[in-house]
Amino acid sequence: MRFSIAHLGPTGTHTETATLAYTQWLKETQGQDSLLCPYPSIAQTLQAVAKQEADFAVVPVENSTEGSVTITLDTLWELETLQIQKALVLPITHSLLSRGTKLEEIKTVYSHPQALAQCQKALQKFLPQVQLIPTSSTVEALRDLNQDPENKTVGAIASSRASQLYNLPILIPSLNDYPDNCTRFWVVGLDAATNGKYISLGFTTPANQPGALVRPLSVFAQREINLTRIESRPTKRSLGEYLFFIDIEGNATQTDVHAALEDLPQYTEVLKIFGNYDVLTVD
Ligand SMILES: O=C(O)C(=O)Cc1ccccc1
Repeated sequence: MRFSIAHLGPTGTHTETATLAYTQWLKETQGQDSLLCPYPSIAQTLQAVAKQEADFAVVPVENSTEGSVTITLDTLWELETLQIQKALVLPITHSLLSRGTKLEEIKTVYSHPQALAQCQKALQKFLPQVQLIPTSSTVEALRDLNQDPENKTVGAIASSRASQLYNLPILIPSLNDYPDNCTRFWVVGLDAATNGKYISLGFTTPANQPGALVRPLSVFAQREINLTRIESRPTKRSLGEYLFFIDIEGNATQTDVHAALEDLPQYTEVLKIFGNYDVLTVD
């Protein structure tokens, strides 16, 4: 049976590129076939898994230039049942696509907010006067370019793969501010992943008082368990109240990691373990 895998669409997004890398890995390592299912938003791809419309979703989580994709963290926290199966790390190159041939002609540039943010210095340098318009994905940004082929004043930031798929010229091939720009994606499903080297979890603390955060963190520090990431998000209940997402290195079958996870609930209010998974790095 084929796996159905939800991702941010339409076809040609960076998330679809990550999904294709995952489906290739599934085919090579498990002989597993997959079907890609594009959705209009990141939240909807995650909801598709929660509603069992799709077996998995691939979602961007964090970028090396711009940081967290907050909608992914917030939706994962809200939907009770989702589990991380794997992380994928991909290099991301952004190009400026346009039918215009001169930078001076460009008046408007469309793209996903993550892409606009990852290119902000370059946009300031090469296109300081343009109007920047956020879209739901880098491929949605191509809509204007396609609707009016005569219009040479619009540009979009998207991948070189999107340029090929939609037959749109590249005006600037590598627009990202940092050459090593990369994004971490999560593959999310309903089964708990248990046999990887990383654990992601989220928690709220019982009270806003001195030591409220240090206590849950020291559960890991005392046992020399490495924390690879920490991120806070507002609980949305009241200003100044946060939830914390952390990633640690280890497997829950290791005695020290097991003991740390046993200790943790004493120092947290709500605790969610999102999975114990591996990372696939894609070139
Ligand atoms: O819009 C896309 O192509 C996406 O997949 C979202 C995104 C945007 C920029 C970097 C990584 C993912």
